[in-house]
Amino acid sequence: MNLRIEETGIAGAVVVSSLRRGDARGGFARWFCEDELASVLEGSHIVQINNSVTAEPGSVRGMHFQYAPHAEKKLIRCIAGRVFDVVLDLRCGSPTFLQWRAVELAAGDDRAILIPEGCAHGFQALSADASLLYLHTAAYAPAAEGGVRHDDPRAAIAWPLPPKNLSPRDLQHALLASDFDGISL
Ligand SMILES: Cc1cn([C@H]2C[C@H](O)[C@@H](COP(=O)(O)OP(=O)(O)O[C@H]3O[C@@H](C)C(=O)[C@@H](O)[C@H]3O)O2)c(=O)[nH]c1=O
Repeated sequence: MNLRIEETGIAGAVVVSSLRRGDARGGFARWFCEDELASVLEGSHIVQINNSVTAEPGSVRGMHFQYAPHAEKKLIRCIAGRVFDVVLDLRCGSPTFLQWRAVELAAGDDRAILIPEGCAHGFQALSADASLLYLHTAAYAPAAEGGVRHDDPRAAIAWPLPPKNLSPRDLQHALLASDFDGISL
C-alpha cells in the first residue's frame, strides 16, 4: 500500500498521504494511484492538471466549485511553501451542509486533499510563493463556475491570517442567501 486515506469528517473529502521510501539517493513516493484511490474516486478519472503560485502569505483564493454537469473532484497538493486548505460542503441534504474543514498542506509533506463534487474549495497561503498542484476529474468550464465568498457569515471560515489579495472575481461572489439550502449534483 502506497497511499493512506484519512477522513476529514465531510463525506468524500479525504486526506491522502503517501508512503515515502528513502534510500541513499533520496526518496520516492507515489502521489496518485487510480487503483488505491478507487473507493474515493468512484469511477472518475483525472482529465486535467493545473498549477497555481500565490506570491504573498495571507492571500486567499476561493471558495470555488463547478456546477453539474461539470461538477468535479480535485486532488490538491502543495508543491512549494505552505497553505491552509479549506473544503466547504455545499451539498443539498448533506449532514455536514455548510460545514468546513481545513488541512495544512506543505511542500514535502506528501499529503494531498481530495475535494468531492458539491464542495467548494479555497486556500490561504501561509508562506511566500505557495504553489498548488491540482488534479481535476472534469475540464475547466468557466460558465459552470460557482463561488462562495471567503468571508461568508454562514460558512464562517476561520482563516489563520487576515485575508488579502482576493481576485476581482472572488470579491464579487454573492453572499449565500438565508434560504440557500445547497446545490444538487
Ligand atoms: C481555474 C482555471 C483558470 N483558468 C484561467 C482563468 C484566469 O484567466 C486565470 C486565473 O483563474 P482564476 O482566477 O479562476 O484562478 P484561481 O482563483 O486560482 O482558481 C482556482 O482557485 C482554487 C481555489 C481552486 O479550487 C481551483 O479549482 C481554481 O478555481 O486562469 C484556466 O485557464 N483554466 C482553469 O482551470
